[in-house]
Amino acid sequence: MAAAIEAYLEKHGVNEMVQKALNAVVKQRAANPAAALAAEFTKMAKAAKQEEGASGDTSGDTSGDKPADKPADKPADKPADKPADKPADKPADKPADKPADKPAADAPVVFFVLGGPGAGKGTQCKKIVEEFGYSHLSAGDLLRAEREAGTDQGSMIEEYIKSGKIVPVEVTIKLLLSAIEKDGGKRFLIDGFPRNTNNMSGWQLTVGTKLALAGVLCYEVSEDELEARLLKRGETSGRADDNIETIKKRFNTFKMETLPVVEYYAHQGLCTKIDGSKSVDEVWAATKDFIDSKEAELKQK
Ligand SMILES: Nc1ncnc2c1ncn2[C@@H]1O[C@H](COP(=O)(O)OP(=O)(O)OP(=O)(O)O)[C@@H](O)[C@H]1O
Ligand SMILES: O=c1ccn([C@@H]2O[C@H](COP(=O)(O)O)[C@@H](O)[C@H]2O)c(=O)[nH]1
Repeated sequence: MAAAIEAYLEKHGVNEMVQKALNAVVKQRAANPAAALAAEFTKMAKAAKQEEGASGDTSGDTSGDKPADKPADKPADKPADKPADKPADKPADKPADKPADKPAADAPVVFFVLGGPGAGKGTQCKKIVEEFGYSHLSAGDLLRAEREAGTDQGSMIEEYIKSGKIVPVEVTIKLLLSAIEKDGGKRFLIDGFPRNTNNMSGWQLTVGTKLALAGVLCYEVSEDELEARLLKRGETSGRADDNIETIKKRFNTFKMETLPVVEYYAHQGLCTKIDGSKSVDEVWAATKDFIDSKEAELKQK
């Protein structure tokens, strides 16, 4: 099935694939958008397989030297989604110079860390940093720091954060890339990004193969538990979004925009889902296993 999805991506590009699936899910008014999206991806992969059989096209064959997670080459000609009513959420900056097929062996390695608001991403990243010495970049922290600059961009970021919406991708990517460059490390945890398909395509266009995506961690926790954690955190965090009104909006954004990204990576075989509702230590045991196995894989390359 992965080969069929890759064949589909090869022909249509990631934006079109995700957008088509999202449109179908919205039309269905699905009660469980993530499950409906997964079903759509499966349907598309089957159709691609049939198409491939009919045309004798072998582009879906992953046995060659192309990586299974190779993102679409086709640039996103329009943003896949438009979460904000305000500034245009267009892909960031300039595309990477003519992308190579895959990252160089010594390219810095990136892990995306996803999960609902309050799922424990920051808590677990801190532990990975302590144990493995990775560099941790929280997209939310970078945006909050930028907001403090007191510029026009700062007030725009504040509005997005307060309303639980996703800041235009070019802003976030610029902050992430400048932090990566400044850090100069070889292993990065990118916490809370990509949050929607537009973030994904913006990253793809900008980063290309300069960095190697080694995996995606996703912490799964029920909304009731998340809400309790965030309200508790809100007693001391001083965060503008740890209040019940914004929390509900953040949940909605997560379900409608971020879960499709998680499902996309899951279909690419890149995403490891971890039960984040257990104790911090239990979640850490699963997280550590994940990083240990990725490190073993990376050593063999
Ligand atoms: N496994 C856990 N069990 C109980 N509480 C937890 C667990 N992991 C984290 N917490 C607590 O839940 C709150 C949210 O955790 P954390 O800040 O790590 O989440 P996050 O996913 O980074 O959140 P956000 O996306 O909002 O930045 C914190 O107060 C943290 O101490
Ligand atoms: O890639 C990103 C990351 C974050 N945001 C905005 O920031 C808040 C808080 O993010 P946390 O990860 O919970 O710290 C989030 O609700 C978004 O408004 C973003 O736009 N893009």
